[in-house]
Amino acid sequence: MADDLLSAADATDSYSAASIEVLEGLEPVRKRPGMYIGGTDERALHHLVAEILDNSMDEAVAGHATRIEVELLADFSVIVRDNGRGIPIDPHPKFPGKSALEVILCTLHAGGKFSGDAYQTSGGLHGVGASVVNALSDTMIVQVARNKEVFEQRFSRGVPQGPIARIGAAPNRRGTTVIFHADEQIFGHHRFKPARLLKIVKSKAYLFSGVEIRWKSEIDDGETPREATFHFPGGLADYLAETLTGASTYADRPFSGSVDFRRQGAPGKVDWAVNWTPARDGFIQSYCNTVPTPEGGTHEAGFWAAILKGVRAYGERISNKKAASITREDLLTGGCALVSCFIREPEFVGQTKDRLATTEAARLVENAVRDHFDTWLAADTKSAGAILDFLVLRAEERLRRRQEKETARKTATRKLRLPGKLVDCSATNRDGTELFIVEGDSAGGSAKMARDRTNQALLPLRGKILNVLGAASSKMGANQEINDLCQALGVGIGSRFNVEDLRYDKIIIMTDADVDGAHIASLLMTFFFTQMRPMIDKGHLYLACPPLYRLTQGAHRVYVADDAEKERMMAKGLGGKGKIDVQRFKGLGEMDAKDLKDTTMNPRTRKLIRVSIDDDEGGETGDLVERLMGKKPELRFEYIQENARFAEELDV
Ligand SMILES: Nc1ncnc2c1ncn2[C@@H]1O[C@H](COP(=O)(O)OP(=O)(O)OP(=O)(O)O)[C@@H](O)[C@H]1O
Repeated sequence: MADDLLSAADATDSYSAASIEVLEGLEPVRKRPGMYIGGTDERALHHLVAEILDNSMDEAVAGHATRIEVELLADFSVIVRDNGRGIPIDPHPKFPGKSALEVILCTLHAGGKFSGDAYQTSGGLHGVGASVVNALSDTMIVQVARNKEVFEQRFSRGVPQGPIARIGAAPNRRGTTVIFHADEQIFGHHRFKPARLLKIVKSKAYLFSGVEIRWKSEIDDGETPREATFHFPGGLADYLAETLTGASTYADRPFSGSVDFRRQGAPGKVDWAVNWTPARDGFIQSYCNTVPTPEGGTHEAGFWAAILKGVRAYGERISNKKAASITREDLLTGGCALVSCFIREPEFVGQTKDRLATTEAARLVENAVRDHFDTWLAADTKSAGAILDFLVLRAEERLRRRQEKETARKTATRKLRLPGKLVDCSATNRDGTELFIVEGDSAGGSAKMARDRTNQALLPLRGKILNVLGAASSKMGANQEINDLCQALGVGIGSRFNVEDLRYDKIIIMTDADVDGAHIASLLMTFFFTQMRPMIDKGHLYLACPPLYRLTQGAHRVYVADDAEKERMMAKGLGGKGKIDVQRFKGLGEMDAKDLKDTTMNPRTRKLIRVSIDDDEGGETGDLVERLMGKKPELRFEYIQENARFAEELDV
């Protein structure tokens, strides 16, 4: 015993100041690249070019550069050159002996875009982009042409390979040239793809008509041009026209425009283009300060709000009553939109800036677009009429589909082949209905008594469902439990899944609070994640939280979820007299119906966890699922117990 204590003390001693690491310079970037560029995969690799190109774009948008060149070399190095002001090279006042360039390239959070003096609306804002690329490149060379001279400094993995040096004269040139080669130690076998780079380059040119971008590639992929020059005076309208080439559209010319707030004394600008087509699904691509925001954000919200209000108001003006039923969802079917805004100090989610969070942007964009849209609709009545008719049709279709679904639910129990063991609810409308997926028949027994039969249905699953992750889809289709599940849910799997077909509002996995239960829950979640992903994205999947213990002391009774809470309650007492009686529920089936109802099923007293997926890329969550479904059941259990990705929802 004493020995044990001693060794514990030793362990404590060795955990001292010496264990606390402080990562210096750019070390943190190399240690945790994912935190700075969202991973080390192909997407992250290409993001390196975007970071450097964004700096040149910021120079262009600020009015200091008109030309940018991007070149992919045979050894997969990338050159980005602009004719802007050139990164400052004079000694930095705060870092004696270092040039501003070295400080920028080797220090996180060094930049000229914090105050808004040197740049007004920049894509850059954290002062980390260039230094992150430097840290993750085995070679980086930066050349600056300023005051008729050219200076150069070389780096490797974020470390200067010598001081900045003058390397020649540049009587007619100015600007910055960055040449870098991504470090294989970080990105492994991933290589730049010409087509992907070209796409990034081209979209930048569309976003700012004041810049010309030249592209060159020494790598031939057989489809991407080796050289091209992009300059689009027509901006987003040109972009949209190109994207919709060959498709028939409802407006002859897209509704496009540009509002510059500088005239109203505030820095900022909104550009947009939208058209509707019956030929393809709708889409929206949005940008803020030329940075693409694939997950949308406030600027997109403002844009659709303006369009929706405009369409409804126009309908009212021409006495088309049906226009009032158009929703944002209808605008998106067949609506193809590009929205780009330039604002000061944008707030993004994450360093890779996938979503815009600036609240003000919603109002800015809505105001900018709204007036123009009204005028445009009034001026081009032919296009306006065609768009309105199309949208009204979409709305009617949507309403009809919903109605059909409601009738389908009503008759489903009789007409559809529903699995025999499904205990359905009596509600005819999907809204507010819940399907509990329970483990085994005995749990099903008490759950049947505990449920509210109007809106709570039950599907008992026998044993463990097939570990679908490793199964070929033919095997999956042949699995009885999975077939029953799909029939009860009213949906198909994989590409045949349509979230609209779901027969219930909430799908609740209710398994025992033990290792086996956790395993079944994670199998089910894996299945839903890989085969019915939109069900999770749309927030239909939940986990029930049954208790593990019931503690009774006289007339007082509480339920607790785990051992820790049990210990706490035991120490604290329940407020009654005498011994505390502890009952551990081995399974949900052991609980009487009243207990199960109070703790786990009754919306007024239960707790539910909504299953959601982090903002990370689908790919990473995919890896996580692979890992969890690996050999060790404990891991899966932890997943359920600790998963911080679950958004808690108290149903109280
Ligand atoms: N091509 C360039 N021309 C002129 N100045 C540049 C150029 N590239 C970088 N800079 C200067 O270097 C600073 C740091 O750039 P860096 O990419 O590290 O961060 P950022 O662009 O400020 O922000 P973010 O981390 O969001 O990209 C910029 O703020 C700018 O002052």
